Amino acid sequence: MASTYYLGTFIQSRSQTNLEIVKHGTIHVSDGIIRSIHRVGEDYSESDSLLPPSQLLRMLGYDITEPLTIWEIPENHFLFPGLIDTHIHASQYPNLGLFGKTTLLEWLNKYTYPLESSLTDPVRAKRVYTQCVNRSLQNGTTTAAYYATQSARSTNILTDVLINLGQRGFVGRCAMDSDLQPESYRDESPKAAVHDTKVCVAYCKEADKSGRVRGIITPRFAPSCSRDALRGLGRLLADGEKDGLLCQTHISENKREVALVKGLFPECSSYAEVYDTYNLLTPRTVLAHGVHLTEEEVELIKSKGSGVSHCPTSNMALGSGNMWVRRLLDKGVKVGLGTDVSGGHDVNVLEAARMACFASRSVAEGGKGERSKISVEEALWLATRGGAEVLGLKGKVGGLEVGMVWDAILVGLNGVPFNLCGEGDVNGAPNGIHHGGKGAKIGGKVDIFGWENWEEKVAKWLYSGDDRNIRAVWVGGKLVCRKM
Ligand SMILES: Nc1nc2[nH]cnc2c(=O)[nH]1
Ligand SMILES: [Zn+2]
Repeated sequence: MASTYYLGTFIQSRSQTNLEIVKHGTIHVSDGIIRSIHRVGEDYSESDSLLPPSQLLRMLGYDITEPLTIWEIPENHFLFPGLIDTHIHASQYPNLGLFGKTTLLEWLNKYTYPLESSLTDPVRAKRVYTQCVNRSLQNGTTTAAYYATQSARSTNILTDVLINLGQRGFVGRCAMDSDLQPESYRDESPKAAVHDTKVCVAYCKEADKSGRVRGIITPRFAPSCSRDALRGLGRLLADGEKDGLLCQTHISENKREVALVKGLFPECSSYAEVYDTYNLLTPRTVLAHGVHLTEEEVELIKSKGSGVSHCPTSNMALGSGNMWVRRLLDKGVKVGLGTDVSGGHDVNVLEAARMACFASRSVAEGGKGERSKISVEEALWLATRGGAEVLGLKGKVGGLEVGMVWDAILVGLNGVPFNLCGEGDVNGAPNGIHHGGKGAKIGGKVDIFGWENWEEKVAKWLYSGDDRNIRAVWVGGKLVCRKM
């Protein structure tokens, strides 16, 4: 069994508020699974960590006569669990940044439906999906819950792309049969809406026997579905319980949308109750946005065990409002982060994480109080462990623990050389002597001067990091993206 050993710094969320920083550690991975982890202080000493890698591994009891690969993590670099995007529309990727001054309902009609419907062209679909998934991987996303389009053929192309590029993911065909949808872009009947959903879920199951890429039931949102379609999709979700089949949809993103749902489903007392009526609120359901949920709806969602995908980048771009995340977390509702491309303008989950911090500050200052603020530790927990819970992958991905899958990223920060000032060194070293060589020059905007502690380095990464800081990405133990 081929083994890989990672030696150096690793960081992960241990709990919502506790970020574990292990300056010297070793992680042993084989067959894509984390087999053991050692930490300086627990299993060996600081001075042992200076031993040559093979000697250190032997000291820790590993049989290093077997075939093995060793990754030594350089200075100012660290391993981190892969980021998890709980809500992204691959089909909208070309529209990043294109939303003008529109809000949700106008944006859907003006920008979104025309682009999505154009992906019935398979060549165009493959090009768009490949670019989107590639960018997502380059930004360190190892798992993503995708919406494709209404077309089953186009949706299955996204499945193929995910399988080929190696990301873990869920692929949803947008079920949308309501006559509120444009005539040229909707399912022709409730029956077709359910049938085509079934076809896409089955396609994933057949195409990827490993289960890394899975289908997901996707009623686009209540206004785009008839009652019969919602009922049929609810049945499909119940039938899929034994396979752990998930469902994703949008909820209470925008005030006009909430009013629309009230008018369309007057028999239901709330938006969440619409989904509950059709058995779509389950522990396997991912609800995107939830900006305008009432107390009763939060209670209902909690009681059904559904999760919420918080999409602050999108909420800001489309002027949907700021979600009160703390209320959900305090109630014990599962919460993860979504980029909601292209409502959100960036495929980077780190952008969603920092926006979650900023949005929470607005919520706090808007009257909900200091406790509403989301910390760096919490934002990174939402981006990893929180997302894993929402997508039913708790204990499998989102952390670095024995038995978990090796879905991880290598983050590199830029060490600022000492001799940048031209005329001698700021620290008094003579001209021409380069002391900064140990910190590899990797580009990006996160400049490390050397006096920062690790908590500060992580905060600088969260607030200024981008794809240039993602040096390598592994999914299921496989290196799927490498920039070093
Ligand atoms: N943000 C967002 N909200 C939606 N509600 C229904 N469809 C969509 C969509 O594509 N994006
Ligand atoms: Zn969305």
